[in-house]
Amino acid sequence: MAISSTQRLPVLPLPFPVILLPTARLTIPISRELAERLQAVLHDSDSNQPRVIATVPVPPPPDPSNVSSYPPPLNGTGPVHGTAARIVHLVPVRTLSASVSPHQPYVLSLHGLTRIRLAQPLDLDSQVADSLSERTVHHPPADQTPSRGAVETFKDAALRLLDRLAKDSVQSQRKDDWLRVSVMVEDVPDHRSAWMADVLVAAINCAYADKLAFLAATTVEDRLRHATELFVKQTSISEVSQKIANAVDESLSRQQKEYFLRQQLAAIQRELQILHTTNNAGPGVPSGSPGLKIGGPGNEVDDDDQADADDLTDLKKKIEALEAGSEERKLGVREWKRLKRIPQGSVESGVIRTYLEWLTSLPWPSAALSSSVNQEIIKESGFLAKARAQLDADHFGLDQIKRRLIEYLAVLRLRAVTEAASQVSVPQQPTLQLTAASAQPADRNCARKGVKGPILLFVGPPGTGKTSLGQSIAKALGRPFQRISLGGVRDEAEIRGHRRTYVASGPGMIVQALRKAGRIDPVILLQVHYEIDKVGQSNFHGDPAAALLEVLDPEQNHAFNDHYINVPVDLSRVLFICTCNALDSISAPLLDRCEVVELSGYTYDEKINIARRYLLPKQLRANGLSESLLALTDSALLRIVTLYTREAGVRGLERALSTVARFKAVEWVNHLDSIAGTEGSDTMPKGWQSVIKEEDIQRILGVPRWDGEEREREEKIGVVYGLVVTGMGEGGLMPVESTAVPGSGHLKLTGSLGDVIKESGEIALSWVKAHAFDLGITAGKGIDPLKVPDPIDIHLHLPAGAQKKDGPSAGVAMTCALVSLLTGVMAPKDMAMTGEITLRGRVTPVGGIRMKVLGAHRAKVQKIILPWANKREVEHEVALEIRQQMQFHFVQTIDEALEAAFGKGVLGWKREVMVMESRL
Ligand SMILES: Nc1ncnc2c1ncn2[C@@H]1O[C@H](COP(=O)(O)OP(=O)(O)OP(=O)(O)O)[C@@H](O)[C@H]1O
Repeated sequence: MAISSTQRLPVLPLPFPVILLPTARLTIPISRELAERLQAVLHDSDSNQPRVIATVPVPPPPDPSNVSSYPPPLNGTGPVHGTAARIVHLVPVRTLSASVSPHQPYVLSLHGLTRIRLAQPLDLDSQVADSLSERTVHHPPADQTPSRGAVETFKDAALRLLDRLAKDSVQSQRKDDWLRVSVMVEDVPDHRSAWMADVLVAAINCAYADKLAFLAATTVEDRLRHATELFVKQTSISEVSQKIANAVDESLSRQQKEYFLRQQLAAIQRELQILHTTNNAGPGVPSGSPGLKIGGPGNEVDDDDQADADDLTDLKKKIEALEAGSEERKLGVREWKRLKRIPQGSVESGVIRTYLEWLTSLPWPSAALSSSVNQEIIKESGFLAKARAQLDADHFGLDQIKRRLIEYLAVLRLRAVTEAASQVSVPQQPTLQLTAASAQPADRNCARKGVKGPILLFVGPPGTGKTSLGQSIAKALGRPFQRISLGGVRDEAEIRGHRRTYVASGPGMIVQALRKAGRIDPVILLQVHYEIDKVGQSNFHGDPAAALLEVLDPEQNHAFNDHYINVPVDLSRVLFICTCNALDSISAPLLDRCEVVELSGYTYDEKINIARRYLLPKQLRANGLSESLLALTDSALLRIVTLYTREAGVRGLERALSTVARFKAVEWVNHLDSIAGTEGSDTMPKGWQSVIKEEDIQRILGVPRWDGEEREREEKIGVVYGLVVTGMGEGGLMPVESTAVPGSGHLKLTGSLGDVIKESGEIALSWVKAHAFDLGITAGKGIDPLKVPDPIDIHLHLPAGAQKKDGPSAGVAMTCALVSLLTGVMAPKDMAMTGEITLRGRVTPVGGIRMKVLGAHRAKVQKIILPWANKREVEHEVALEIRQQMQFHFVQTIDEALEAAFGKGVLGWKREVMVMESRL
């Protein structure tokens, strides 16, 4: 049977929504008045006993619009259920903060003990007055053990709720707390389960009304049932809200997410932009006003900004000006968009801008090109005559070459005319009607077809006018002229450009030249120097020679691929002219694509003419003199040409003339100063020597460089002079020296000789050995002149030892040197020779005859021995005046060469042998 007890306790009404459940703790702020009454209560009570009061929650008056929000007080008048509570603290609030009300300066802390029931319902109207008035309260009977079923149902509901709460907890500490409580619930004995229900209900968040109803449940069964209902309800609320959260999450569709992300991205970009413009603009410029010009003209920071903005606008315009639908435009637009996305001032932005500047400043083919100026010039009726006049105006002599160039230009003109005709006829063919969209590429192809032609290759020694001929052609065609020197090019990228991934990348030489020219059809002169082909073969940086081939090949160059530009560049309209000093510097595939035009060098006469008509006037202009102030006699010019310069071209001559002009300029200035103020100083002053004579030259140019070279040439046993063409394409003399040393019949060859020239030496020696008796070297047939009478070695040397030499043309000279050595007969020092020999004693033709003859002439050689087969070349290519000044011996056999070299009958020839041989 339940035990109930009655007691008188001070009753503290708790205003809505405060409620204190048994086992729970409550801390609330209270008024000073209430605090004082509580202190009075505490004062009255037995100090050994904890002071207990009754707390009664007072629900708000029911809302007429929501009648179900709170259950009405059980007895229909006022609240009767409450909790007996121990006063834990009653303290004044010491620190005043915003959360502390001045009307409630005390804090009361209570610990809920047991349920109570008021004997009389609390009168709600007089509750303030009744505060802490003592009333009779009933304690419900002590806890009994509830039924097993009720306990299990309670535990199930409690565990489910705790599990849910643990799952929903974000903080791991809280999660752990809930799990620990679960363990306690599992372990709690049945008779303590009602107490556990109090603990749990006090701990969870649930509605005020539910807590009130739970407080009113006095029996244990009732409490468990109420708690179970409450837990189930809370669990389902939690589950439902979780489900809703998930559902909301899912319902945030991909587009919405994308939308949000885009919004965020845009916001980030805006922020970055503002940040950047703030940084760039400096403190004086409001952020968010990029490029806005404020302040006067002295505001350099803004000027820069403005210039930058203008540059960008220019760039954009240039991109827009690129032909619609073209590759270059597509790439330009793509890069422009990238540029806009990247923050300005970044490295990447600079790289893209540089690229776009290159891309837009290159000349690209357009449909309008077919009517461009050059096409018109070449189609004009007097074009060839004008071109000829241009070539004549710029160059002296070179008749054959000019004729060849005129032929070349005539072919170009014919092609241009034919091309124009075929283009006109295109629209008349119904099958070729094109839409506007596809017209562009077709036009480009069409324009490309007509301009293919052979590539001119000017070969000749330095200073012979190769470059200036190219310039004249460009002038005649009315096209810009560009020169590219390929000397020292080791890397393909120099021709083809570096990829943009490479630091400090840029386009190659060809694209650079095209940009400088500003048109797609310039004349480009490629100077292929001697070194290039030696190193131009494949190396680890790619093959420059292969890139060059692609540039020059008409089949490929309409879509030349520059690694930097990365859009096919049309080079098919470019007129390429190559120049080199010697043909052996050109690789075979390149040579195959070229049409060779040889410039071999000038005679003294030609040089004097060039000097008088072209070089001197040029130097006078360059040095601020006039013709009336400086003139050179023919003999003075000849002296310069012969003693101060010894070259195939005229570059050294031009330099010498420039020295003369400068010398005279100084004299002229001094002269003017000396007669300053005297009459006639503005016209030709008295006493001025304008003409430079032969004897003045040494005073101006110093000691002649080449004077005495002839005197140094020796007439010596075992020495003859051969003719060579140097790597620079110049002809000249080369001594072939031989000497006999004690030895065992060997031949020693020195002077950086190649295999072919070494073989020539061996052939020469074999021939001499074989004919030693006939030549009177040995006393009988079959005797080795290197063993009898004394064993000797022969040393053959070709100075200068550091220069590489090769080729078969020294055969005749080597034979003559050996014959001279072994017979003791000397060859005259004003004689030079060239020619390849065979073992049977034939003399076969060699190359570079004109250059060799001119070189010999410059070296003041009087007699020259040449292969018979080269006779026609000499007659056609060597100027008559030179031929008249020299004595030519054209030989078919070595015998004839020896006779020409040493004189008829000088050697001990056996006539019969010669007759026999000539029959061979
Ligand atoms: N026949 C000529 N008439 C007038 N001037 C000439 C003639 N030949 C050469 N020149 C002048 O000689 C100078 C050098 O000529 P250019 O530069 O064309 O030589 P190059 O053959 O190209 O030499 P390199 O092989 O070294 O490049 C130029 O001033 C050129 O005008």
